[in-house]
Amino acid sequence: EIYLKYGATNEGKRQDSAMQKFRDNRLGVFIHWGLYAIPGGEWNGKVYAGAAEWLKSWAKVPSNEWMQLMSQWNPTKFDAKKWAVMAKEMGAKYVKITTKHHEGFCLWPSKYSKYTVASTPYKRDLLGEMVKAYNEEGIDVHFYFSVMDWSNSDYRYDIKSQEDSIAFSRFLEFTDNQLKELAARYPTVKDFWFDGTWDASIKKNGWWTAHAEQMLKELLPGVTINSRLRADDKGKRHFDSNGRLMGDYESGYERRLPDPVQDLKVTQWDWEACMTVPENQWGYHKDWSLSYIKTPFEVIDRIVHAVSMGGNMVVNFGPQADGDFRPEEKALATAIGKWMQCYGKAIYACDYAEFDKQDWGYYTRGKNGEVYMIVFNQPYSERLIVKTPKGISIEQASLLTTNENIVVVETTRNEYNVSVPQKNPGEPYVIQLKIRVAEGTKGVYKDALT
Ligand SMILES: COc1ccc([C@@H]2N[C@@H](C)[C@@H](O)[C@H]2O)cc1
Repeated sequence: EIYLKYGATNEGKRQDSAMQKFRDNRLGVFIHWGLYAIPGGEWNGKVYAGAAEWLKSWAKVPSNEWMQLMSQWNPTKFDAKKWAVMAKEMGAKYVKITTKHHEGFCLWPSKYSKYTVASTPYKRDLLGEMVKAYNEEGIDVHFYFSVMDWSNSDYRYDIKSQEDSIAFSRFLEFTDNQLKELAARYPTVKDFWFDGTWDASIKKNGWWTAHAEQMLKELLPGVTINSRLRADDKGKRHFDSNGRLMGDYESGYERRLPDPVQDLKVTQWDWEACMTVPENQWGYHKDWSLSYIKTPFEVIDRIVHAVSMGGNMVVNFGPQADGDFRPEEKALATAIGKWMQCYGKAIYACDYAEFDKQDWGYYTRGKNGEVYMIVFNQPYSERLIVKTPKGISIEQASLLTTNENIVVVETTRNEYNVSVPQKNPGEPYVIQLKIRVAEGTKGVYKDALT
């Protein structure tokens, strides 16, 4: 054990109602919206294939030139209610909104910066309208906040001099002011997802990351904070120098997922993954033909994969500069929503089932001990192999959507052949298992109803 002043503040998963809601939500929407949506990946006639929200960096645009985009910020098609209904129809239970991305442009009229919506032709408080509209649809709002701020001359990538140190403490005070302002203006916010925290300057100021977490938790009781904010006394990030998770959930799975066999360690803590629909575009990019665009089933596979390992998944959308969404994103939201309508019972408020992963798909476990098989790859054998943990047996199986009884044959101890449905559903489908727990069985099942 290393003594740490700025290490992890709690041991194990938070069990309060706010964290339980975070966990039960399972499916979120990421909204990446900022000045970068205006050029959409193109600068001075050149289209850059890299992430569109990083165009300022790829095209080496000086900050004062980049911020002139503010004079073109006029999302006349923006309609917060339409955005909220789209998320609702997709079956998303929460939304993570970029309050300020690396570029430094604020979607709220911050009084600590001149780079905000207030100084654009479209003066309205976009963040405020979004918070209200999403909350009215029963959708929780989370704030993405980039600590790294390319528009602020006090930002430092590293601290190499007294001057750096003085400038950076001014910058941290500016950041505290913006965070307090966000908490005061939008008190229904449920989470802060920090990004832009990988630089040496932050790692050398682990104290500040602990302070920011504590400050927000005092201002907004129950609020959740991601591990990516945090650096400990020694600059160690996400997990402190004693290997303990900092923040309330691990937030390292960005455009990647833990392996369902090798990485089962993640089931010991809360975690949230986030993903893009193209290979790597968070902000709006005008040319999606440059990238592979995931199909709805490929997105749903990732959502289910995350939940099957006790995590959340946030699917990213990059609204256009005019405030509308591209047709492909609208179609995707609709397709996901249609699937969630039928099968959401195996996703929302579900968790890791502790069954060994099989080739046909993923397991999740519901609050009443029921186990779901989410089948993505139906075998020609028409038998879905299920190996149950010690002390667990299968009593009955049925197709979730129709309650059609599914034949289960025990092939050896703790091993079964579960039949496929008589009529091929033609889409990823769910079989619900009723399991029996033998007396004295260890693990999560001891409290399961049989
Ligand atoms: C240095 O690599 C990256 C990659 C992505 C990011 C940002 N995190 C994602 C959630 C997006 O906001 C992306 O711009 C930052 C740095």
